[in-house]
Amino acid sequence: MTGEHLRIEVSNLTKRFGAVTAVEDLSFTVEQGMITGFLGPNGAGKTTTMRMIIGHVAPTSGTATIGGRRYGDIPCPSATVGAVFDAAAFHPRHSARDHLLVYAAMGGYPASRVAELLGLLGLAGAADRKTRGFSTGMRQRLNLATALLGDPRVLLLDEPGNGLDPEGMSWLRSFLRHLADEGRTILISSHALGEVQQIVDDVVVIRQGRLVASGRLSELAGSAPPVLVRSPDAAVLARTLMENPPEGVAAPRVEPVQPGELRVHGLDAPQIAELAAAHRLRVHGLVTENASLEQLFLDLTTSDLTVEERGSAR
Ligand SMILES: Nc1ncnc2c1ncn2[C@@H]1O[C@H](COP(=O)(O)OP(=O)(O)OP(=O)(O)O)[C@@H](O)[C@H]1O
Repeated sequence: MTGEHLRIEVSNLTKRFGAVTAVEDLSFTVEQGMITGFLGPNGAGKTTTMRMIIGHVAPTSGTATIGGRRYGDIPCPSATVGAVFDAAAFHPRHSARDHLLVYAAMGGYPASRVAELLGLLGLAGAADRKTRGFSTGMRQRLNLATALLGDPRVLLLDEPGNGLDPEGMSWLRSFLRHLADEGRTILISSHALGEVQQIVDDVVVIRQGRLVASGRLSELAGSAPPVLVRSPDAAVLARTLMENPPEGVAAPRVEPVQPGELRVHGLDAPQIAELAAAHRLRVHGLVTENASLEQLFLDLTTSDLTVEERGSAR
Protein backbone atom coordinates (compact mmCIF):
# COMPACT_ATOMS: atom_id res chain seq x y z
CA MET A 1 0.00 0.00 0.00
CA THR A 2 1.66 3.24 -1.15
CA GLY A 3 0.83 6.90 -1.58
CA GLU A 4 0.18 9.91 0.56
CA HIS A 5 -0.18 9.85 4.30
CA LEU A 6 -3.85 9.54 5.16
CA ARG A 7 -4.19 10.84 8.68
CA ILE A 8 -7.61 12.11 9.81
CA GLU A 9 -7.45 15.53 11.44
CA VAL A 10 -10.40 16.98 13.27
CA SER A 11 -9.86 20.61 14.24
CA ASN A 12 -12.14 22.63 16.49
CA LEU A 13 -15.20 20.93 15.09
CA THR A 14 -18.56 22.14 16.38
CA LYS A 15 -22.06 21.06 15.33
CA ARG A 16 -25.27 22.55 16.61
CA PHE A 17 -28.71 21.21 15.69
CA GLY A 18 -30.87 24.17 16.73
CA ALA A 19 -30.56 24.40 20.49
CA VAL A 20 -28.68 21.07 20.75
CA THR A 21 -24.88 21.22 20.64
CA ALA A 22 -23.95 17.71 19.45
CA VAL A 23 -20.20 18.39 19.07
CA GLU A 24 -18.26 21.26 20.62
CA ASP A 25 -14.79 22.49 19.71
CA LEU A 26 -13.54 18.95 19.16
CA SER A 27 -9.97 18.29 17.96
CA PHE A 28 -8.15 14.99 17.55
CA THR A 29 -5.99 13.04 15.10
CA VAL A 30 -6.35 9.49 13.81
CA GLU A 31 -3.05 8.00 12.69
CA GLN A 32 -2.43 5.70 9.74
CA GLY A 33 -1.63 2.03 10.41
CA MET A 34 -3.51 2.18 13.73
CA ILE A 35 -6.94 1.29 14.99
CA THR A 36 -8.37 4.21 16.92
CA GLY A 37 -11.37 3.75 19.19
CA PHE A 38 -13.80 6.68 19.23
CA LEU A 39 -15.51 6.30 22.57
CA GLY A 40 -18.27 7.95 24.50
CA PRO A 41 -21.67 7.18 25.99
CA ASN A 42 -24.83 7.21 23.88
CA GLY A 43 -25.54 10.68 22.53
CA ALA A 44 -21.94 11.90 23.08
CA GLY A 45 -21.63 13.01 19.44
CA LYS A 46 -19.66 10.15 17.86
CA THR A 47 -21.93 9.54 14.87
CA THR A 48 -22.31 13.26 14.20
CA THR A 49 -18.52 13.67 14.21
CA MET A 50 -17.98 10.72 11.88
CA ARG A 51 -20.66 12.05 9.55
CA MET A 52 -18.90 15.42 9.50
CA ILE A 53 -15.60 13.70 8.61
CA ILE A 54 -17.23 12.14 5.53
CA GLY A 55 -19.17 15.25 4.58
CA HIS A 56 -22.68 13.91 5.36
CA VAL A 57 -23.23 16.61 7.97
CA ALA A 58 -21.95 20.17 7.55
CA PRO A 59 -20.07 21.48 10.59
CA THR A 60 -21.27 24.64 12.28
CA SER A 61 -17.58 25.53 12.57
CA GLY A 62 -14.17 23.85 12.45
CA THR A 63 -12.77 21.39 9.92
CA ALA A 64 -12.23 17.69 9.38
CA THR A 65 -9.68 16.52 6.82
CA ILE A 66 -8.36 13.22 5.53
CA GLY A 67 -4.80 13.37 4.21
CA GLY A 68 -5.08 17.17 4.42
CA ARG A 69 -8.23 17.41 2.28
CA ARG A 70 -11.87 17.77 3.11
CA TYR A 71 -13.84 14.67 2.07
CA GLY A 72 -15.57 16.57 -0.73
CA ASP A 73 -12.21 17.54 -2.22
CA ILE A 74 -10.89 13.96 -2.41
CA PRO A 75 -10.96 12.65 -5.97
CA CYS A 76 -12.95 9.38 -6.07
CA PRO A 77 -13.64 9.44 -2.30
CA SER A 78 -15.13 5.91 -2.04
CA ALA A 79 -11.79 4.52 -3.19
CA THR A 80 -10.06 6.42 -0.38
CA VAL A 81 -12.56 6.32 2.47
CA GLY A 82 -14.95 3.52 3.37
CA ALA A 83 -17.59 4.27 5.98
CA VAL A 84 -20.11 2.06 7.75
CA PHE A 85 -22.92 3.44 9.85
CA ASP A 86 -24.89 1.34 12.27
CA ALA A 87 -28.16 2.18 10.64
CA ALA A 88 -27.03 1.04 7.17
CA ALA A 89 -30.14 -0.56 5.73
CA PHE A 90 -30.32 -3.40 3.25
CA HIS A 91 -33.15 -4.02 0.86
CA PRO A 92 -34.84 -6.99 2.59
CA ARG A 93 -35.44 -8.85 -0.67
CA HIS A 94 -31.88 -8.35 -1.94
CA SER A 95 -29.30 -11.02 -1.36
CA ALA A 96 -25.87 -10.06 0.01
CA ARG A 97 -24.50 -10.39 -3.51
CA ASP A 98 -27.26 -8.15 -4.99
CA HIS A 99 -26.59 -5.54 -2.34
CA LEU A 100 -22.86 -5.46 -3.09
CA LEU A 101 -23.43 -5.50 -6.85
CA VAL A 102 -25.64 -2.38 -6.58
CA TYR A 103 -22.96 -0.52 -4.60
CA ALA A 104 -20.20 -1.82 -6.88
CA ALA A 105 -22.06 -0.48 -9.91
CA MET A 106 -22.49 2.92 -8.22
CA GLY A 107 -18.79 3.09 -7.40
CA GLY A 108 -17.67 1.69 -10.76
CA TYR A 109 -16.09 -1.43 -9.25
CA PRO A 110 -16.09 -4.79 -11.06
CA ALA A 111 -18.32 -7.75 -10.09
CA SER A 112 -15.14 -9.73 -9.42
CA ARG A 113 -14.53 -7.43 -6.42
CA VAL A 114 -17.94 -8.45 -5.03
CA ALA A 115 -17.05 -12.15 -5.20
CA GLU A 116 -13.67 -11.43 -3.63
CA LEU A 117 -15.23 -9.53 -0.71
CA LEU A 118 -17.93 -12.14 -0.10
CA GLY A 119 -15.09 -14.63 0.37
CA LEU A 120 -12.92 -12.31 2.46
CA LEU A 121 -15.79 -11.47 4.82
CA GLY A 122 -16.86 -15.10 5.23
CA LEU A 123 -20.16 -14.49 3.42
CA ALA A 124 -19.62 -16.72 0.39
CA GLY A 125 -21.99 -19.41 1.75
CA ALA A 126 -24.74 -16.85 2.41
CA ALA A 127 -24.14 -14.74 -0.71
CA ASP A 128 -27.43 -15.61 -2.37
CA ARG A 129 -29.66 -15.54 0.71
CA LYS A 130 -32.02 -12.61 1.26
CA THR A 131 -30.58 -10.14 3.77
CA ARG A 132 -33.95 -10.15 5.59
CA GLY A 133 -32.89 -13.28 7.45
CA PHE A 134 -29.36 -12.11 8.25
CA SER A 135 -28.07 -12.16 11.82
CA THR A 136 -26.50 -9.03 13.31
CA GLY A 137 -23.05 -10.50 12.73
CA MET A 138 -23.80 -11.14 9.05
CA ARG A 139 -25.17 -7.61 8.69
CA GLN A 140 -22.01 -6.19 10.22
CA ARG A 141 -19.91 -8.24 7.79
CA LEU A 142 -22.00 -7.10 4.84
CA ASN A 143 -21.63 -3.48 5.98
CA LEU A 144 -17.88 -3.95 6.11
CA ALA A 145 -17.83 -5.56 2.67
CA THR A 146 -19.75 -2.56 1.30
CA ALA A 147 -17.23 -0.14 2.80
CA LEU A 148 -14.32 -2.14 1.40
CA LEU A 149 -15.56 -2.24 -2.22
CA GLY A 150 -13.16 0.49 -3.33
CA ASP A 151 -10.28 -0.98 -1.28
CA PRO A 152 -10.13 2.28 0.72
CA ARG A 153 -7.11 3.20 2.81
CA VAL A 154 -9.27 4.92 5.42
CA LEU A 155 -12.12 3.18 7.25
CA LEU A 156 -14.71 4.75 9.54
CA LEU A 157 -16.89 2.21 11.30
CA ASP A 158 -19.74 3.28 13.55
CA GLU A 159 -20.27 0.68 16.30
CA PRO A 160 -18.94 -2.30 14.27
CA GLY A 161 -19.00 -4.48 17.38
CA ASN A 162 -22.65 -3.79 18.15
CA GLY A 163 -24.52 -7.04 18.58
CA LEU A 164 -21.53 -9.29 17.89
CA ASP A 165 -21.01 -12.38 20.02
CA PRO A 166 -17.51 -13.17 21.37
CA GLU A 167 -16.65 -15.21 18.29
CA GLY A 168 -17.77 -12.33 16.05
CA MET A 169 -15.68 -9.86 18.09
CA SER A 170 -12.65 -12.08 17.83
CA TRP A 171 -13.13 -12.30 14.06
CA LEU A 172 -13.55 -8.49 13.86
CA ARG A 173 -10.40 -7.96 15.90
CA SER A 174 -8.19 -10.02 13.61
CA PHE A 175 -9.84 -8.69 10.46
CA LEU A 176 -9.29 -5.04 11.46
CA ARG A 177 -5.76 -5.75 12.69
CA HIS A 178 -4.89 -7.18 9.30
CA LEU A 179 -6.30 -4.07 7.59
CA ALA A 180 -4.35 -1.76 9.93
CA ASP A 181 -1.16 -3.74 9.37
CA GLU A 182 -1.57 -3.02 5.67
CA GLY A 183 -1.22 0.66 6.58
CA ARG A 184 -4.87 1.69 6.67
CA THR A 185 -6.27 4.40 8.92
CA ILE A 186 -9.12 2.96 11.00
CA LEU A 187 -11.56 4.77 13.28
CA ILE A 188 -14.18 2.69 15.10
CA SER A 189 -16.78 4.04 17.47
CA SER A 190 -18.20 2.36 20.53
CA HIS A 191 -20.11 3.35 23.64
CA ALA A 192 -18.20 0.77 25.71
CA LEU A 193 -14.45 0.67 26.15
CA GLY A 194 -14.65 -2.97 27.22
CA GLU A 195 -16.11 -3.87 23.83
CA VAL A 196 -13.15 -2.55 21.83
CA GLN A 197 -10.34 -2.59 24.37
CA GLN A 198 -8.76 -5.66 22.78
CA ILE A 199 -9.01 -4.14 19.30
CA VAL A 200 -7.76 -0.54 19.50
CA ASP A 201 -4.29 1.02 19.74
CA ASP A 202 -5.38 4.61 20.36
CA VAL A 203 -8.48 6.10 21.89
CA VAL A 204 -10.40 9.35 21.58
CA VAL A 205 -12.93 9.71 24.40
CA ILE A 206 -15.73 12.27 24.18
CA ARG A 207 -18.52 13.27 26.48
CA GLN A 208 -21.34 15.68 25.64
CA GLY A 209 -19.59 16.53 22.37
CA ARG A 210 -16.29 17.51 24.02
CA LEU A 211 -12.94 15.75 24.17
CA VAL A 212 -12.11 14.27 27.55
CA ALA A 213 -9.08 12.12 26.64
CA SER A 214 -7.02 10.98 23.68
CA GLY A 215 -3.85 9.02 23.07
CA ARG A 216 -2.47 5.53 23.40
CA LEU A 217 -4.79 3.20 25.27
CA SER A 218 -1.86 2.07 27.42
CA GLU A 219 -0.96 5.67 28.28
CA LEU A 220 -4.54 6.51 29.14
CA ALA A 221 -4.47 3.82 31.78
CA GLY A 222 -1.37 5.52 33.23
CA SER A 223 0.54 2.24 33.38
CA ALA A 224 0.25 -1.32 32.19
CA PRO A 225 -2.80 -3.08 33.67
CA PRO A 226 -1.96 -5.61 36.38
CA VAL A 227 -1.45 -9.23 35.39
CA LEU A 228 -2.70 -12.15 37.47
CA VAL A 229 -0.13 -14.97 37.39
CA ARG A 230 -0.71 -18.57 38.46
CA SER A 231 2.48 -20.50 39.13
CA PRO A 232 3.53 -23.42 41.32
CA ASP A 233 6.81 -21.46 41.67
CA ALA A 234 5.04 -18.27 42.78
CA ALA A 235 7.41 -17.26 45.58
CA VAL A 236 10.58 -17.67 43.51
CA LEU A 237 8.87 -16.08 40.51
CA ALA A 238 7.90 -13.01 42.58
CA ARG A 239 11.51 -12.50 43.66
CA THR A 240 12.81 -13.13 40.13
CA LEU A 241 10.45 -10.59 38.56
CA MET A 242 11.35 -7.90 41.12
CA GLU A 243 15.10 -8.51 40.86
CA ASN A 244 15.37 -8.94 37.06
CA PRO A 245 13.03 -6.51 35.27
CA PRO A 246 13.70 -6.14 31.52
CA GLU A 247 16.27 -3.49 30.61
CA GLY A 248 14.91 0.03 30.98
CA VAL A 249 11.85 -1.14 32.96
CA ALA A 250 11.41 -0.26 36.63
CA ALA A 251 11.09 -3.11 39.13
CA PRO A 252 7.48 -4.30 39.20
CA ARG A 253 5.30 -4.42 42.29
CA VAL A 254 4.25 -7.97 43.06
CA GLU A 255 1.32 -8.75 45.35
CA PRO A 256 0.68 -12.30 46.58
CA VAL A 257 -3.03 -13.06 46.08
CA GLN A 258 -3.22 -16.60 47.44
CA PRO A 259 -0.84 -19.57 47.41
CA GLY A 260 0.30 -20.08 43.80
CA GLU A 261 -1.13 -16.75 42.61
CA LEU A 262 0.45 -13.30 42.19
CA ARG A 263 -0.76 -9.94 40.93
CA VAL A 264 2.04 -8.15 39.05
CA HIS A 265 1.94 -4.37 38.44
CA GLY A 266 4.37 -2.79 35.97
CA LEU A 267 5.09 -5.70 33.60
CA ASP A 268 2.88 -7.04 30.83
CA ALA A 269 2.03 -10.71 30.26
CA PRO A 270 4.71 -11.35 27.55
CA GLN A 271 7.42 -9.79 29.76
CA ILE A 272 6.40 -12.02 32.68
CA ALA A 273 6.27 -15.13 30.49
CA GLU A 274 9.73 -14.44 29.06
CA LEU A 275 11.33 -13.76 32.43
CA ALA A 276 9.79 -16.95 33.86
CA ALA A 277 11.02 -18.98 30.90
CA ALA A 278 14.52 -17.49 31.14
CA HIS A 279 14.67 -18.60 34.79
CA ARG A 280 13.05 -21.98 34.10
CA LEU A 281 10.05 -21.19 36.31
CA ARG A 282 6.62 -22.68 35.61
CA VAL A 283 3.65 -20.47 34.70
CA HIS A 284 0.19 -22.03 34.53
CA GLY A 285 -1.83 -18.93 33.81
CA LEU A 286 -1.48 -15.24 32.85
CA VAL A 287 -4.54 -12.98 32.84
CA THR A 288 -4.33 -9.27 32.14
CA GLU A 289 -6.81 -7.47 34.37
CA ASN A 290 -8.76 -4.67 32.79
CA ALA A 291 -10.96 -3.44 35.58
CA SER A 292 -8.92 -0.29 36.10
CA LEU A 293 -9.36 0.82 32.47
CA GLU A 294 -13.08 0.17 32.54
CA GLN A 295 -13.30 2.22 35.71
CA LEU A 296 -11.24 5.00 34.16
CA PHE A 297 -13.58 5.10 31.16
CA LEU A 298 -16.61 5.32 33.41
CA ASP A 299 -14.98 8.09 35.43
CA LEU A 300 -14.08 10.00 32.27
CA THR A 301 -17.50 9.81 30.76
CA THR A 302 -19.47 10.56 33.89
CA SER A 303 -17.31 13.04 35.84
CA ASP A 304 -16.53 16.63 34.93
CA LEU A 305 -12.74 16.17 34.87
CA THR A 306 -10.53 15.62 31.81
CA VAL A 307 -7.52 13.29 31.96
CA GLU A 308 -5.17 16.25 32.45
CA GLU A 309 -7.30 17.63 35.26
CA ARG A 310 -7.47 14.19 36.86
CA GLY A 311 -3.65 13.95 36.60
CA SER A 312 -3.05 17.32 38.25
CA ALA A 313 -5.68 16.62 40.90
CA ARG A 314 -3.81 13.49 42.04
N1 LIG B 1 -30.18 15.46 12.94
C1 LIG B 1 -30.21 15.79 14.23
N2 LIG B 1 -31.06 16.72 14.70
C2 LIG B 1 -31.11 17.06 16.00
N3 LIG B 1 -30.31 16.53 16.95
C3 LIG B 1 -29.43 15.59 16.55
C4 LIG B 1 -29.33 15.16 15.18
N4 LIG B 1 -28.36 14.21 15.10
C5 LIG B 1 -27.87 14.06 16.36
N5 LIG B 1 -28.52 14.87 17.21
C6 LIG B 1 -28.25 15.00 18.67
O1 LIG B 1 -26.86 15.21 18.83
C7 LIG B 1 -26.37 14.53 19.97
C8 LIG B 1 -25.24 13.57 19.56
O2 LIG B 1 -25.78 12.50 18.81
P1 LIG B 1 -24.88 11.38 18.10
O3 LIG B 1 -25.81 10.45 17.41
O4 LIG B 1 -23.83 12.03 17.30
O5 LIG B 1 -24.23 10.67 19.36
P2 LIG B 1 -23.53 9.27 19.47
O6 LIG B 1 -22.38 9.45 20.38
O7 LIG B 1 -23.26 8.72 18.11
O8 LIG B 1 -24.64 8.41 20.20
P3 LIG B 1 -25.11 6.89 19.96
O9 LIG B 1 -24.03 6.03 20.50
O10 LIG B 1 -26.38 6.85 20.78
O11 LIG B 1 -25.35 6.74 18.49
C9 LIG B 1 -27.57 13.84 20.59
O12 LIG B 1 -28.08 14.68 21.59
C10 LIG B 1 -28.53 13.73 19.43
O13 LIG B 1 -29.86 13.68 19.90
